[in-house]
Amino acid sequence: MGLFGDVSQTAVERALSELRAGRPVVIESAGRFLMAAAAEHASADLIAALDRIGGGQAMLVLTPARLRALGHADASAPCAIALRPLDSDRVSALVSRRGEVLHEEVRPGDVAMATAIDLAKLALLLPAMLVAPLSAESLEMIPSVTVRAPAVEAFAQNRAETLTLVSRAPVPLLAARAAEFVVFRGGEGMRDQIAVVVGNPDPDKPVMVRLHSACLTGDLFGSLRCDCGDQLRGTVATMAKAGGGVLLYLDQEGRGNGIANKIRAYKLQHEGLDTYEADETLGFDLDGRRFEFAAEMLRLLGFSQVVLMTNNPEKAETMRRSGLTVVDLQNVYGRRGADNVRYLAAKRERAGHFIDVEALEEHGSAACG
Ligand SMILES: Nc1nc2c(ncn2[C@@H]2O[C@H](COP(=O)(O)OP(=O)(O)OP(=O)(O)O)[C@@H](O)[C@H]2O)c(=O)[nH]1
Ligand SMILES: [Zn+2]
Repeated sequence: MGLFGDVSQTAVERALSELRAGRPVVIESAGRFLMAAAAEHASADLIAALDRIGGGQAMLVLTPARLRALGHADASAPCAIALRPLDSDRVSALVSRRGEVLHEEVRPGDVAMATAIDLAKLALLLPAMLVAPLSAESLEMIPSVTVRAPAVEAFAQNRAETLTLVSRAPVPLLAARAAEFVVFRGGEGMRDQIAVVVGNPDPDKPVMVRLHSACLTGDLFGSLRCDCGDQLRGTVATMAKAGGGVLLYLDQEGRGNGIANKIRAYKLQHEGLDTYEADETLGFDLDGRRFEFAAEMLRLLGFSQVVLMTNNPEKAETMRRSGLTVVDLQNVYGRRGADNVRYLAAKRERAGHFIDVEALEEHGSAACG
């Protein structure tokens, strides 16, 4: 450990920045090496270079969800697609275009390929990777970061355990004059996660809690595609009226897929898909978010009994699994309108959220509670 921390974990952090910058990294699994680059950066030059280094064996790794979208229904783990001829337009079509059909050869993926997909997701890129096998001799000539497959798994698991409280200060809000922002840092990506403590909640009693995944479009700009902005302001106001509560503002934009992928998904929704179909077309699972670190934030703040303000059963389940007592659940509704009614219906039908779409108010005043 020492000054430079756990080097295998540091390598994962470096690999994520390399991939975001469009550069390849090397993945080691059981003594074998795989060179991997984000498919969304696949230029003709990058593909040709990978193929050359990999002795003519460049492949595209896709997730089961993306393979299904391409008409290949039976994969349960990431698979490799042989890239012959090497064609960057074909790669971008295979990675994210709608209505595309796969006619290339599909081979089962291995651990290193699954790790490549995990890295793409952690880097908030499209979950599709260009890969090529690398011999130990060529490895020495390549100046790229090498990560070990188990280190990537450990990196993703670490998220709840490494949180530290870094700063806190009162910030009066329009809906709650007595509010304090508490910033935690750590976990996956060492991101900053925010707890807004409203009023003076008593740690010995159940406290109202909202776990809110960041939504730039809805929270800040009042996008009509979702109900996030209403839920955010509505829950803070409800907590202020009730004398106290805690809102966790989680850095999980786009259900954890990142803003770029959310806007890609919005383009597909503009073309007629629902919110989950759009994510799946891009190769994501229904919802990849984890909430364990949110439970840890509550524990660090001294709370153990919660009244959870959510329609999402997974949030309640994770709080319980993490050792908190969920005393009660309160539904959180925003406004219903022509632009978000399909979003709300999809959440209810596909993800089992408790939403009574008919009971929601039409555009106008926001309902909450
Ligand atoms: N990937 C993706 N994310 C979306 C899409 N539409 C909305 N989101 C994100 O979905 C998340 C909404 O999360 P939350 O506000 O925590 O709500 P929830 O999990 O639906 O559950 P509630 O607690 O009932 O509100 C935010 O991160 C949004 O940015 C979409 O089409 N694709
Ligand atoms: Zn939203």
